[in-house]
Amino acid sequence: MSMISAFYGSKSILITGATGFLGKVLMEKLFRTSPDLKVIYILVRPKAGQTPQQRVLQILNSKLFEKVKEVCPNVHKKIRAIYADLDQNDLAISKEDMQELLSYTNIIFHCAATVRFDDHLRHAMQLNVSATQQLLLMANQMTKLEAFVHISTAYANCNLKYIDEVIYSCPVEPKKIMDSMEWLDDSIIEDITPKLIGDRPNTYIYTKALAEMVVQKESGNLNMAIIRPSIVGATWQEPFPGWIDNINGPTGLIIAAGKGFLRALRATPMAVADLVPVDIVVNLTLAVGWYTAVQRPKSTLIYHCTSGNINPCNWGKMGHKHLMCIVPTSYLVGVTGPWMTKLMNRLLRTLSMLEYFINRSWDWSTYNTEMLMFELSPEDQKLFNFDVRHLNWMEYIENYVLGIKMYLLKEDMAKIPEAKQHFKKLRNIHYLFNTALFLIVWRLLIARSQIARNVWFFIVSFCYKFLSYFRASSTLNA
Ligand SMILES: CCCCCCCCCCCCCCCCCCCC(=O)SCCNC(=O)CCNC(=O)[C@H](O)C(C)(C)COP(=O)(O)OP(=O)(O)OC[C@H]1O[C@@H](n2cnc3c(N)ncnc32)[C@H](O)[C@@H]1OP(=O)(O)O
Ligand SMILES: NC(=O)C1=CN([C@@H]2O[C@H](COP(=O)(O)OP(=O)(O)OC[C@H]3O[C@@H](n4cnc5c(N)ncnc54)[C@H](OP(=O)(O)O)[C@@H]3O)[C@@H](O)[C@H]2O)C=CC1
Repeated sequence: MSMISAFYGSKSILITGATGFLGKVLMEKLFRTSPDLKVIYILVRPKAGQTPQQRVLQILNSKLFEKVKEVCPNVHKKIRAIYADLDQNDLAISKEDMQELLSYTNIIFHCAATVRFDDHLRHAMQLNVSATQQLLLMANQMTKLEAFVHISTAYANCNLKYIDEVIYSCPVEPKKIMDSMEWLDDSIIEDITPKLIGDRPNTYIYTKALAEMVVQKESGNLNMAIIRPSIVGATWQEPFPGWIDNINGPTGLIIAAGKGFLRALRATPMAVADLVPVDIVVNLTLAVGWYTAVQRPKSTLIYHCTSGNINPCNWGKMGHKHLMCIVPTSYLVGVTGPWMTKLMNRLLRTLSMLEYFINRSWDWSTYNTEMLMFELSPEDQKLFNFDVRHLNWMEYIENYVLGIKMYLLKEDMAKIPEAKQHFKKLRNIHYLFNTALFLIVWRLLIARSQIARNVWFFIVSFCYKFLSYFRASSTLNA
């Protein structure tokens, strides 16, 4: 019997960010492995004209939850969508809902965040720092709380080369910055942002680092843990390989390259592509929740969820494999117009944000994560596997690309052979076009420049001499 499944089997669990990429996979795994759990409370805001309840229904009716419905047919009765907006100071939770949460919650998984790199500092502070503080305040009043797991990022301290499983301080206290956000106007905040974020690359990374400081300061007597995943990618194995539903991180670039918008990328091929499949992150998160509640470590433990130090893949390998198997169903080079310009500008903006991460490598220690692996029973090591040693990158990336086509772009997979043929045709046109272009440019150059004519004459006479020599020696041999 799995100890982790049994543990969650009797719990009331609160998840923030459950409508997001990581949150959905977390919820799926919880229901699939502990179908008897009491309830999962999720904090949801209305979005795109949908109420929180409608959003939950949409998630439950998605492909991701197909397996859950088999093992937990009454899953819809076990999710309680609580109206909340983390942009509001009090999270906008009603009194009644708050009372229920304070009375019954056993475990908290805090995944919600703004992951936009260039978010305005005011918004990133509110969502990533103040909302975390607010949630900690709530947690401190929860009578049955056993563990609080906060999801951070491995890049929170990417201003360092070697990163340990400890909390590093930022020069200015989070409280001071939160207070200043109350009275500074937007333009002044924009002016001081570069100074505040210092050698961190963007407001997202900076506010995630501040959130960790808040966790350290305000966790009181809570059993607290922090998980720091690196770049979270499509599922490796569960519930099926290659599942992905958003365009963050490498996904958007993979699509852009596959569709022919992105022909080259300024990356350091040998730099480590520190990807972790989302199911690995979820398994570690659930194992950490269990361990934190049961073992109650004396201090907040930080767990790095990374792959580079254990089973490294690099951007060169990823790009190579990617280009071999993603096949464009449309090829838009040469198409112009405002729509194309907008798209290209957006792509260039995205690239400029991501380049920081694809030209550097980091070294994350993983002592706590490895320690936890040994604390798991053999059954849990399998059911909640977070060991990336056996991950075959080439196979993973191929499934990732196919998953993008299938689950995100919802393309017809039966058309892959046809698309491959199309890709070959386009590649030949590309070579032909380049050759023709080269010949035209060369012809123009010869007509206008003496140096080009001399080079041309040299090449032609060299070829002529080489051919004459070759012909003469073959006549002699005969
Ligand atoms: C040629 C060889 C190719 C080989 C391929 C190899 C690929 C290598 C890629 C390497 C990538 C490396 C990535 C490293 C990242 C490390 C980061 C650390 C990890 C983390 O901790 S956090 C998670 C990462 N966060 C992100 O990825 C967010 C990044 N995005 C942004 O910050 C902004 O979106 C961006 C890029 C600044 C663009 O902003 P903007 O121009 O304002 O555009 P919008 O945001 O408005 O969005 C445009 C359009 O897209 C839709 N969109 C946006 N986000 C999503 C989403 N997550 N899911 C679905 N759709 C999304 C948005 O709705 C807009 O659509 P419209 O229809 O409304 O126009
Ligand atoms: N993806 C990655 O590569 C990595 C992610 N992480 C961390 O993992 C966590 C989850 O990230 P991921 O799932 O990728 O992010 P997503 O953007 O997919 O999900 C973010 C979640 O936060 C919720 N949220 C945002 N704003 C609000 C708000 N005002 N009120 C209520 N909820 C809100 C979103 O809800 P809604 O659906 O309403 O927008 C969504 O559920 C984050 O903490 C992130 O920092 C760490 C490392 C890498």
